[in-house]
Amino acid sequence: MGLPRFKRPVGTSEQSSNLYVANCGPAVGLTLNRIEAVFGAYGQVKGVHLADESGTRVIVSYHEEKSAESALTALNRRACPELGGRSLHIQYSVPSDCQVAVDDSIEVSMEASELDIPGLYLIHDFISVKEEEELLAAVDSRPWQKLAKRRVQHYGYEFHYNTRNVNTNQYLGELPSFVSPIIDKMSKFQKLGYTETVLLDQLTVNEYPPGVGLSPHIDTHSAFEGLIFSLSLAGPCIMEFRKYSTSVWPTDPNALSDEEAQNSDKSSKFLRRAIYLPPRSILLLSREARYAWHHYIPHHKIDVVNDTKIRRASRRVSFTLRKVRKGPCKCEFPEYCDSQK
Ligand SMILES: O=C(O)CCC(=O)C(=O)O
Ligand SMILES: [Fe+2]
Repeated sequence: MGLPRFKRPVGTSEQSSNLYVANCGPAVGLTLNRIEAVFGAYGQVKGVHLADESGTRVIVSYHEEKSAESALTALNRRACPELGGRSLHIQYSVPSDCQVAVDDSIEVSMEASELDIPGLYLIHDFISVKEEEELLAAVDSRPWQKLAKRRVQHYGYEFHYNTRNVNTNQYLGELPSFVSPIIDKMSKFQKLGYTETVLLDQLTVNEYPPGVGLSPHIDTHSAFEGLIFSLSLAGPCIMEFRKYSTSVWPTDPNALSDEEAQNSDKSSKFLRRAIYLPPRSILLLSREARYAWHHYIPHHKIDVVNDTKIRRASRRVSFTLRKVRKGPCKCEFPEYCDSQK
């Protein structure tokens, strides 16, 4: 169950540091990270989250009221080139006095094949308990970078969260030798019919405390090639996949009237699937799973997996292995592709 912390104000609203932004969100092709980067130009953003399940309305929270005011003045009802030319409908938002329970329960599969998402693979027990301990010891002996809610390490290339991209001119060097046991086992994917060989050159290590997840996102197409591996260590979580219908993305981004923008959740739909990721399993996102589906780790302390409550461990550590892209993405999913917009 999720509890929205802010709501859309009714009538004229008081100034606040939180903005309710309509005609904006993953259902219209704008990831939360991209929205954060644009709103970040007006002050330090505390967070961006979905205002409701429509995927077309978000709450942007600033640390300071004056940042919200500057963003509202600059961006409200003006075509915003950094957001695909969309015209946003912005109001101040107010904290929700009643805690509205949103039912976000979803059936959780143990096997990737049950999700029916082309290009999604999960291998259980990809590494041994001993290898898991060694990988954790290796990253714990290296410096962590603190983000607001979790810690990260980057190897090969640094991933920049403000732009959701890497700087290809800033190569940090080869991946550390502790990843070799993972790379050596990549042939296990060949048994799944995956014959492509990949030279992975970027690793992001994430450490999530209990209750911390990751907002829905598609890894930027122009940043990384088509295979994204994620190895889970230390604790489990569920990962949700969402495919937003592109039929609600207007060809003319400014074509939505006020009423349509307010009501667009009625026409906006997304497919939802979820998978359980146990420690030592590895997930591969490729093809449609990598390019067209958002992936999301709910901010849960307890996941409900087919009527069983599974508590998140004291931490989950993931190794995300990718290959940095050096030219534009030419995928078959242009509607989700930043290189082809
Ligand atoms: O923690 C994970 O398994 C996924 C991480 C992820 O999606 C990312 O870093 O883009
Ligand atoms: Fe990701």
